[in-house]
Amino acid sequence: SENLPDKDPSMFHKRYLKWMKDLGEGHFGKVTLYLYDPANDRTGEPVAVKALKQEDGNVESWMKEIEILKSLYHSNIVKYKGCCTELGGQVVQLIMEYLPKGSLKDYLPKRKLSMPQCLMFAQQICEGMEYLHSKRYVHRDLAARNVLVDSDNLVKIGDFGLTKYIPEGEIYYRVREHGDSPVFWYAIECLKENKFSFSSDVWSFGVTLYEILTRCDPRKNPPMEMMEEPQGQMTVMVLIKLLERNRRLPCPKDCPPEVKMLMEQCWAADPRQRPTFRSLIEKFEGIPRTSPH
Ligand SMILES: COc1ccc(-c2cccc3nc(Nc4ccc(N5CCN(C)CC5)cc4)nn23)cc1
Repeated sequence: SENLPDKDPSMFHKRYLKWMKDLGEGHFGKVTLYLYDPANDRTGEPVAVKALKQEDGNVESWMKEIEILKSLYHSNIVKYKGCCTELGGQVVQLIMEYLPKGSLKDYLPKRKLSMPQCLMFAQQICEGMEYLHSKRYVHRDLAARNVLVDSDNLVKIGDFGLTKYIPEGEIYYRVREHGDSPVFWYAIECLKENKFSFSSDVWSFGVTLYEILTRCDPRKNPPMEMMEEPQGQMTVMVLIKLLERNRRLPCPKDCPPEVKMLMEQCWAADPRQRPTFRSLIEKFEGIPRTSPH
């Protein structure tokens, strides 16, 4: 019958995965490029494989991450392809489509995109995030490093390592500790009270939009720009004080006024004042030439 285990396209056998190169370290996970080559003649397909990093990693949240990606179907979200079990089903690896152009951090500095192209990418990130929020998931780690480039006209959100479900009727997801957190992408209420919400994702989108507009220039990256003295030691407390004094990332010079306004609304101190991804999509649609034909 067609449903024999090895006819299940979402079952990948470890023995046919040929290591190619490391792609990056996400949260509690490492992503690697493999060639899945069952015919053993190098005619196989490249796949991105995410594995739990530490042996003592939290297996329960790892299985949850796999379930979340498996349930998402959207053109601006990286495709789940399947799983690969190891050690008799103990360790599970997540198999995804491979996007050869890497993340925005790899792509933007090389490709000097026009403003309309940058805004088209920003709008696509909003489309993916609106879909994620419609399923009541909060991403909690939206940043240029986690947005992958499929082509000059398509980007996809590529890592869901910190994504959490917000139950109906609740607004926040509270974390116990920060761990190695991307504090410069965190909304002020996340830094002060560990409160994550759909609105805190919108703040992180604002920082991601800033990264797009600066073409991920390492000299202008958020940590550098938020420092007062470049060599200064930025602590979470110093960052909170700066944000409370309404210090924000500087808007790049070639940024259209309506984009500057939209970005600053994402960084409103009061989460309720921030736009939703639905309203951000409408704002981008209203800007002439955001989707070059
Ligand atoms: C946070 O780290 C990652 C790394 C990879 C992924 C991921 C998930 C699902 C699919 C997928 N496709 C690619 N492609 C890719 C291609 C090239 C690179 N390089 C990174 C290092 N550069 C020096 C060269 C390009 C990285 C990722 N990465 N990727 C997600 C998060």
